[in-house]
Amino acid sequence: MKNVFKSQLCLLRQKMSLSQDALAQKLYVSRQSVSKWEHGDAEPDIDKLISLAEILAVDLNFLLSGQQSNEELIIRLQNISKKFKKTVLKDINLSVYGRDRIALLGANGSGKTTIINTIVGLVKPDGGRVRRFFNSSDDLSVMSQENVLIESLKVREHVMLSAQIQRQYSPIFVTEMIKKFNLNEQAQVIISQLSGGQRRRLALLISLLKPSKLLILDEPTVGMDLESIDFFWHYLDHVGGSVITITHDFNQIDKYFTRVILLKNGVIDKDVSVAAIHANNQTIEQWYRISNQEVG
Ligand SMILES: Nc1ncnc2c1ncn2[C@@H]1O[C@H](COP(=O)(O)OP(=O)(O)OP(=O)(O)O)[C@@H](O)[C@H]1O
Repeated sequence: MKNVFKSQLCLLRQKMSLSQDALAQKLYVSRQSVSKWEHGDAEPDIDKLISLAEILAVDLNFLLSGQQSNEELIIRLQNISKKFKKTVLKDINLSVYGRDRIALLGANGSGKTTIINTIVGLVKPDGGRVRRFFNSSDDLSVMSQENVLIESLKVREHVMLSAQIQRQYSPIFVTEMIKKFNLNEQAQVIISQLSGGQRRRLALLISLLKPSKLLILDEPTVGMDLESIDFFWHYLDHVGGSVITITHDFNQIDKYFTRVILLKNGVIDKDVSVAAIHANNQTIEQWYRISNQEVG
């Protein structure tokens, strides 16, 4: 809890373009106190926590845990069907809640990207209903498989531009994110000159600039080196909201996800909590290999 609080505080403060000094003045405490909270060396008392939540315009639970309410329904897919040349989705029913960390699994061509595109609104289903309980322009972040980067911009220029579009203006926050995503040395490099892994890190950084109720990632870590992969999943663990990811990064699902969904023959064949799989003494990879071989 403490670890999440210190990073939340730092992130939210920077997003509001507040220096430690400015925040300290608003709270009638010393700058050193704020610095200690952000380093995890001390914690504010409850009165200061409540004031902090007010100043940072978030609810207390989000400030402390980085988590939205578990029970908040984010999206519901009801009886979704979709046919291209052949039927891809037959009858998809899926509800996603506030803190779900969902790994969407299935063989190549099983329809994972089609489900995601249906959620985002890029694919119109032939049948069924999509009910979104969030504001698509403010509460949804997507990082698709294709890179949608502007090749002629420099890294920092692109991040600043995206931050402005997403109304996260703070230059301090932008600098911090570029550092965190290990792109400091490339800040002034033109995007067309980046390596595949660097482009991936940049695309992820951009999709994480604003807090969202639903974050959608399609194979986010493909082409990244191991260090970046570890950093990314760890970082994502501290981000609020629900996440749906297409990934076959099984070790990371074991560590950071709450729910796995297996798509087979156009339907959701399995929708299971990671905890239940672990309670059955299986890793996600073992579970997936067995489940994916079963006749659907
Ligand atoms: N726009 C489209 N037009 C025609 N066919 C499509 C379209 N989008 C997807 N398909 C087909 O639908 C099927 C499912 O594709 P989809 O990309 O959703 O699968 P996937 O599970 O994400 O696959 P992969 O793991 O290979 O990325 C495939 O047979 C694909 O060729």
